[in-house]
Amino acid sequence: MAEQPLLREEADERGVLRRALPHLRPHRARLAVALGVALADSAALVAVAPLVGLATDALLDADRGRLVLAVVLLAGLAAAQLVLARVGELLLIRSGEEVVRALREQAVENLATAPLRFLETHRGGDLLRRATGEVAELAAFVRLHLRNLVSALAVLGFTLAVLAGYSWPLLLVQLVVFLPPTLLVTRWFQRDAAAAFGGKASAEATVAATFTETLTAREALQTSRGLPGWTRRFDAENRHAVRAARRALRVENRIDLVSLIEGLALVALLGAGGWLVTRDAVGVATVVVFVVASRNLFDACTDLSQLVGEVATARTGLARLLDLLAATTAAAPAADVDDLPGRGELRCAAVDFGYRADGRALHGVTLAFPAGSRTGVVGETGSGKTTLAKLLCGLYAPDAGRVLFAGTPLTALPERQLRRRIVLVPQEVRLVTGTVAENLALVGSAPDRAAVERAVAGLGLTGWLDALGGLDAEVGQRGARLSAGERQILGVVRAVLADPAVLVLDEATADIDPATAARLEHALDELHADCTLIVIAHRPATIARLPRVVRLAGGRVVADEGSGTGRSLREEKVRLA
Ligand SMILES: Nc1ncnc2c1ncn2[C@@H]1O[C@H](COP(=O)(O)OP(=O)(O)OP(=O)(O)O)[C@@H](O)[C@H]1O
Repeated sequence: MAEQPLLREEADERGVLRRALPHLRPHRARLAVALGVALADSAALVAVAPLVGLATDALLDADRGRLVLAVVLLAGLAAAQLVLARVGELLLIRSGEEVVRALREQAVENLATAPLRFLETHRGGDLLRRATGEVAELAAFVRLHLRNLVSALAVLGFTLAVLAGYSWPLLLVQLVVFLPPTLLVTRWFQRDAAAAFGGKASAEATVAATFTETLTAREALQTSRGLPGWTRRFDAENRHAVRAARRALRVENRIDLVSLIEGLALVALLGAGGWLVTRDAVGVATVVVFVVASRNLFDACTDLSQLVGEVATARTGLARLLDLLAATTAAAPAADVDDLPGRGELRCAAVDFGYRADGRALHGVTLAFPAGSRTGVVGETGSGKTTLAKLLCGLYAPDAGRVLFAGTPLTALPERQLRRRIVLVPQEVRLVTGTVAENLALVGSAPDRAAVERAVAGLGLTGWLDALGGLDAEVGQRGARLSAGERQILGVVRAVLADPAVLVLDEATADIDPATAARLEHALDELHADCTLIVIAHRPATIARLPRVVRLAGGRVVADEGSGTGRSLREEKVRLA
């Protein structure tokens, strides 16, 4: 059995940004502008402190000219920052959402074309969560937190650079007094935050659920005199909810300690600054710059500490999504598909295939289906007919041997080229929620209404479709309003609209009444004179109209009767399992 890469539950978070780079590349111009504006906004914010320092110096020197200049610059800075902040936020959100949208589209496209084996080896829920939940979380991060993250990092970096330029010793004092205790408090808060807030939410949800049940079970509680016991249960849950809320409040209060640390850092700054001023090591304006800039420093650190959890969640989501994209991105096909003919022979040569390592569903199957031939495939239940159909359509790759269309291995064909040439109609036709027309339009050629009507008429189904309610009839949720046979008819019409070189029908008319099925099969025969038809069926009448019949048993070809190229109905009665 061919190895199928399995997605790990724990995403590989190493180098996640590097792995995301190829997905950012197409948006680099927009991202660069957005980042540039965001950085300019942060620079404007940080520049306030040095300008206040300039004003302080001017005041101390009684220099009116410099004071006016500083004030004018400060006013200009405030106005510029107002605009930059708004524009920066908009640009960053817009370009971030562009990236997320592209990732979402790629995830959906990759999943739609992922090898069947990949889909079968993963739980649908996990794939769905990666393609929708993780993307939604990334989108929320971009909308709510990305701008704060960029701005906090930039303000922190710029402020440290500016303050280092003014006085190293003062900066050191500030960092030593502020950073270590702030980090400790933040960790203390984060250690218990998830449990405390999660516990509060779940206790409140329990109270709400019991309360709702009280209303619905009111009569039963009164008549069975169960109210006292029910009230005791409600009281207990209520007390638990109050305890959980108090715990959450206590944990929340921990973060307030950061304000105390900020105050202490400011006191230390003033003390050290005053001492340095008396020793003429720094000027008064430098201390003022530090006092003003410390606000930026504290805010940036607080923002970053609050964003740690969000960044971790977004990082994990991004890594899980990238894992999915990496596992489902097809390797570049080797074949030069430009000169691949529209019609051609489909051939499988010495094909082995197994679903599990310990058993084979197909053994050394060699068959050729010339262009325009008609072949029936029969065999007992479990003999490998559906498996062969899926291999002939390239849904599975053989473990050994090859399946070729016009001499090119299917594994070397790009997905689109393959689907344009070979189409499978399975017994269970999948429809999407919407109208008949919307379902029939789900083929590569995107046929217009007239083309759809022509195909329906060509198959002799106009009356049937009118009875169904016409092309605008709603099929219900995933086709639930239609019978299995009606869904099959739509599946066949859709396949005809795709106009493939090879049409594989796997029990595709089994649920249709015999008269309609016979009409449809006859019409299919007439419509697609140059289309290779491979029909898997148990119904004798379906097989009896085909000039060639291949029989499978235990995954091997045990009989191959007829040429497949004749146009007359098969006279001889086919022996069926
Ligand atoms: N997804 C799968 N995973 C594991 N084994 C499978 C899977 N699909 C089919 N098999 C096994 O492969 C063998 C061939 O199955 P296949 O569906 O090709 O038979 P079939 O001839 O089409 O049967 P039927 O006439 O009932 O449709 C069977 O033994 C079946 O149990």
